[in-house]
Amino acid sequence: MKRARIIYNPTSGREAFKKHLPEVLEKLEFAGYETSCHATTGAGDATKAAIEAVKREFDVVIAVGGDGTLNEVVAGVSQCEKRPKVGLIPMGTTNDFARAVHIPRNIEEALEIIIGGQTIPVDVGLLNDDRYFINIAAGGRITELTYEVPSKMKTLLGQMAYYLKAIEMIPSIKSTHMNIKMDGEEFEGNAMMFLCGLTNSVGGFEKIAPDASINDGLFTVMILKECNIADFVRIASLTLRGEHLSDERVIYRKASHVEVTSEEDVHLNLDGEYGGDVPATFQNLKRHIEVFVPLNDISEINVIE
Ligand SMILES: Nc1ncnc2c1ncn2[C@@H]1O[C@H](COP(=O)(O)OP(=O)(O)OP(=O)(O)O)[C@@H](O)[C@H]1O
Repeated sequence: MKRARIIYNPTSGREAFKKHLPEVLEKLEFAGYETSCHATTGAGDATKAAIEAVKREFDVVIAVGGDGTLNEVVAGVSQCEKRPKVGLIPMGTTNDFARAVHIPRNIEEALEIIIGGQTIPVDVGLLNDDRYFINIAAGGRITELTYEVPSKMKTLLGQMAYYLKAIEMIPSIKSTHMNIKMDGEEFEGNAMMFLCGLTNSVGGFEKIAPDASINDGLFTVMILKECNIADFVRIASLTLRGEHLSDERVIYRKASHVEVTSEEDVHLNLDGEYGGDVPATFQNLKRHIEVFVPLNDISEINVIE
């Protein structure tokens, strides 16, 4: 019998998952899984629960929550040698990874994908040899906004909370001098931000890295060079339509190994949460974990077969 461990954040998605839990367990059991579940208690708990699930030899670990919960589950699984398959029931605010692989924000439909059994190998990012990410690592003042938005605001306003925070932050945004090595290439200069992405969806902007593949072993690296606030806002609005890449202030590359240094303070955003400071080395762990994805949509997800 296959064994599935559900790791869920009881606070995400306005606590909606709890009332669906009995039905989810019943469906998994009907599909031939022996089940058990763990409600997370706070930051880092989902990672510990995932490591424990690996030790207890679960075949499948199901993350229920937002990108933060998925990040923690992926971090737990990724550091183990024998890695269970990862399922996702998105309950967060932006759900970037779910958007990228077309997992719907509907508990029943997301569960059907796991029961359907189709998985693909997916790249995982490794920061400084000890922290993992599945969507994005980024730095520069504006990228701090995702973890500066209070949870209560997120619950109340959803994604609008991020937009309001961005508007509040815009006048204080400034560039930072950075050195960024991307495989053989180097950028040295003032930048508003950089991002090192694994998927095409960042903060709900689904066209930020239009040709990102989730399993080609490469990051999409985007650097926004120094610019004034008017240009910053203009380029941000181009990003919504995926028209930012031809702007002369945008550098866009693919690389498997990225190193960032700066003499100034640069805080890192790792899948939406604070992830430490620069200096940073990012390594792409090609096809490191197996993730359940929708059978019908596989041709539309940007994957290398
Ligand atoms: N029981 C809990 N109470 C409070 N916080 C928790 C609890 N369990 C986990 N957390 C923390 O909440 C963080 C964010 O949760 P999660 O990603 O599930 O939702 P979200 O922030 O609404 O979604 P998104 O990341 O998509 O915006 C997690 O990284 C984790 O540190």
